[in-house]
Amino acid sequence: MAVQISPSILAADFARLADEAAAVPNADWLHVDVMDYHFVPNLTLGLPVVEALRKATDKPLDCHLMIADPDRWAPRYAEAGAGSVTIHAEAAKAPIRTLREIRALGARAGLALNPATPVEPYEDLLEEVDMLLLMTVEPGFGGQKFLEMVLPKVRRAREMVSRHGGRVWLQVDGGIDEDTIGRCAEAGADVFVAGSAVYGASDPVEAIDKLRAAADRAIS
Ligand SMILES: O=C(CO)[C@H](O)[C@H](O)COP(=O)(O)O
Ligand SMILES: [Co+2]
Repeated sequence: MAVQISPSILAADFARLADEAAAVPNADWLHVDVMDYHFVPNLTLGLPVVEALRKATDKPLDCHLMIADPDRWAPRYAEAGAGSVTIHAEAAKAPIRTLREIRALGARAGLALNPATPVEPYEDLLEEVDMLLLMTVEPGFGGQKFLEMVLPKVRRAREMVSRHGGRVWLQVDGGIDEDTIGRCAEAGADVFVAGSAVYGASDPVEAIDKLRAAADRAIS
């Protein structure tokens, strides 16, 4: 599958979200980090902001829910118009039901794993998901250093996904820049979240082009 770039608005100016969404016309998605002070020690934004963003941009929203009760809230993000809703395996108590509800509401269903969570126990869930998100930092904050230790897991996840027909997208999130993106692409990731590397750059459009080119180079 072609490389996809999903800039994280966590690194954008929250007072100018509509402008910040418009600043990345060459992005495939807009990554929206929802944090609730419980699953992670940080608070960002929730449903009202996603609803407002939905009206402010045509870019599909890739909602990453770092919240304690995704079973309750994930379907609401799909109803709010998110194109993709990702729940954390560590937080979901009924992941199969929740993933099915997300899909039934017309969104892509994602399952996220923290860096220390092994991927193998989730092989049986692959039928229920459209995207696996492997965190390459501990969730909660932007601007952290990429965790190299996750790369072997990305490789194992790619093998797992391939065994199941290769339909499931493999996303990495955290510390993705022009250097780390190539290693992740080579290991098998195909959807790349980048916050600081895009919104911290003086030219976000150029930053996305460079990230995409670096990923393409790694797999060509
Ligand atoms: O989910 C996240 C943090 O929990 C963010 O999406 C991620 O950290 C992106 O920011 P950066 O590219 O600056 O690391
Ligand atoms: Co994220």
